[in-house]
Amino acid sequence: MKCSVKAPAKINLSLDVLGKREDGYHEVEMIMTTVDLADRIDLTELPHPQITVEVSEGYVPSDHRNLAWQAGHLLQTRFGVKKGAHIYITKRIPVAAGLAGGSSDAAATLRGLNELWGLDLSLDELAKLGSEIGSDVPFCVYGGTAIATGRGEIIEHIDAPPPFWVILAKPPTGVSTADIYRGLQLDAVTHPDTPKMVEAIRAQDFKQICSQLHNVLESVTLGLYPEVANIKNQMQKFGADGVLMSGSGPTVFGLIEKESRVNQIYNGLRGFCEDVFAVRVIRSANTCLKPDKNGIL
Ligand SMILES: C[C@@](CO)(OP(=O)(O)O)[C@H](O)COP(=O)(O)OP(=O)(O)OC[C@H]1O[C@@H](n2ccc(N)nc2=O)[C@H](O)[C@@H]1O
Ligand SMILES: Nc1ncnc2c1ncn2[C@@H]1O[C@H](COP(=O)(O)OP(=O)(O)O)[C@@H](O)[C@H]1O
Repeated sequence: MKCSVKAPAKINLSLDVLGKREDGYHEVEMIMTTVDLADRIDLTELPHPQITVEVSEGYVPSDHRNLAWQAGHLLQTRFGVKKGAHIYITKRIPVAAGLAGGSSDAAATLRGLNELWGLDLSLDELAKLGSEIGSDVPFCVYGGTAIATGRGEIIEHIDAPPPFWVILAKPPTGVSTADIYRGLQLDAVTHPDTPKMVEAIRAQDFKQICSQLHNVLESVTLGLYPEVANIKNQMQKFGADGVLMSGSGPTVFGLIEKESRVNQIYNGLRGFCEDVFAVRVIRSANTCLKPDKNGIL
């Protein structure tokens, strides 16, 4: 049996850090939404209890460090699954970019293996398991748009924002999420107005969404990597309606209402940045796709 699953990237429309927790993590309040830049996960059932991983990009680990491997191993051990799986990951989401590529691969693997191994777990159960792998995995299990609190694992679904274009631009810099959280000076932070952003999304008010974009981790990353500030400036200069860094960075996203402006901004950024994508917001996580009798998805 085979199954293929899409693993979409996320952006943080708003990211607040409320305090430091005793477990070393930070208490957050984030508004997250999925965009249609996705990795593809191809799962093949194996008759013996082994998890193997292959990745299209050689620099991503294909052993126990891969979050998709961890997802498979977690399901296997927790539910005594006697079968195994080969996980092939076609990477399209830039790595260590603030777009939750690894977390989404883990979430898609949980959804796909749940179906392939006939475990019949609910999305809520998968999200709970996912929180053992990483803070962003529960959100990625559901997809859509949500407020994430706790260390990111408590998910409250909200309306999708109105349709708009999102341009993602990532400089050739890998960022360590732990380093960025560590560099945050909580007493010097200006907090976003999260209820205002939620209200703007509910009212489908694009202008208000753009004016409420705020990420408290941005100043830490911008201080360490001036190239991120440079991309922000360029994105603004080329005419994006709203601009913000996603997660711990270094990817910067621009929100654009008018389709006619997308090409111009995309081409302008491509002039000095290799990783640029023009995408749209998507409304929910993809479920497992089954091949037809000819093996075609
Ligand atoms: C910043 C965010 C925003 O969505 O995304 P990315 O930039 O990674 O995409 C997330 O909070 C990242 O979530 P995730 O990447 O799953 O983090 P984890 O693997 O759980 O943790 C990595 C490290 O980040 C720090 N960490 C993470 C989450 C949190 N609420 N507080 C923290 O202090 C901890 O030092 C932890 O060891
Ligand atoms: N399936 C995976 N895809 C990408 N990176 C992975 C994966 N599994 C583990 N990793 C590791 O996780 C780290 C963070 O990657 P990623 O999830 O892309 O970043 P971010 O959390 O910033 O969105 C990378 O350094 C990478 O080595």
